[in-house]
Amino acid sequence: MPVEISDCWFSYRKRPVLRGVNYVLPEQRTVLLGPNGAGKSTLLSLAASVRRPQRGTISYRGIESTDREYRRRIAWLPQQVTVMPGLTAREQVAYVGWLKGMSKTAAWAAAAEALSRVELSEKLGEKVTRLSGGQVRRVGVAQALVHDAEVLLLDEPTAGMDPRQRRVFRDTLAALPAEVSVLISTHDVADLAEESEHVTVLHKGKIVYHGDVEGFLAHAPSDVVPGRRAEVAYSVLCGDE
Ligand SMILES: Nc1ncnc2c1ncn2[C@@H]1O[C@H](COP(=O)(O)OP(=O)(O)OP(=O)(O)O)[C@@H](O)[C@H]1O
Repeated sequence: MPVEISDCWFSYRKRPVLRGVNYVLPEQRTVLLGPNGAGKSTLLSLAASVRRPQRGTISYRGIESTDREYRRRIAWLPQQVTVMPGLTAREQVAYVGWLKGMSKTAAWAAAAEALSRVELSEKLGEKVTRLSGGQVRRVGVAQALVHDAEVLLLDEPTAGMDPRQRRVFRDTLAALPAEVSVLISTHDVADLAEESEHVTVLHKGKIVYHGDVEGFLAHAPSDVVPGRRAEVAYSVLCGDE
């Protein structure tokens, strides 16, 4: 059983954001859709064990999210990647690998490899504070790849990336071992919904759809042209937000 979220509630200053979410993240790729403020980043941060639910439980293959081992199996790309002043791209990625339990030597080698997968080999020795927004995003993706996690939780991974880098990112995902589960939060409804196996839609703190891509697209009326089905299906599920 992959990541399992059971009856999770989360509020910021008593304002509920997640309201009794029950969710089992399937294997392969899933896109997480939802309007601004739906609670996607909050849900990902809970699944990454960065935040704790006020009620409910989260586990991965029977390992509770409060367990250190849980964090080693899961990788998270936050919506905002923190740049660590003074560190080079390779040092920052290696540091994350080390935090996830790799030896210093293994993390150092894996950091170079992860940065080459996001086409940043020529920036290994560059200070992260000198990188562009899109390059920092790619450093974040490298951080998520560095320790060969079994589950990748990616919060708007392609935001700020140019079209070529979006393609590289998709190729990188496609090349992951089949047993790795990936959950990708995105607003690119038309793009990713048709390139993943599963779709989850979160609206006002509740999951309003979870299933395969065909089932998601079936929410659009049958006379909608194929190129617009994803967009229309999304509007049907979330209103015009
Ligand atoms: N640190 C915080 N303190 C208080 N409220 C917060 C905090 N983070 C998020 N919120 C609120 O919680 C709600 C859900 O936010 P969240 O970032 O999880 O949504 P989202 O679906 O990821 O949105 P977006 O698509 O805009 O990134 C929003 O109303 C937001 O204002």
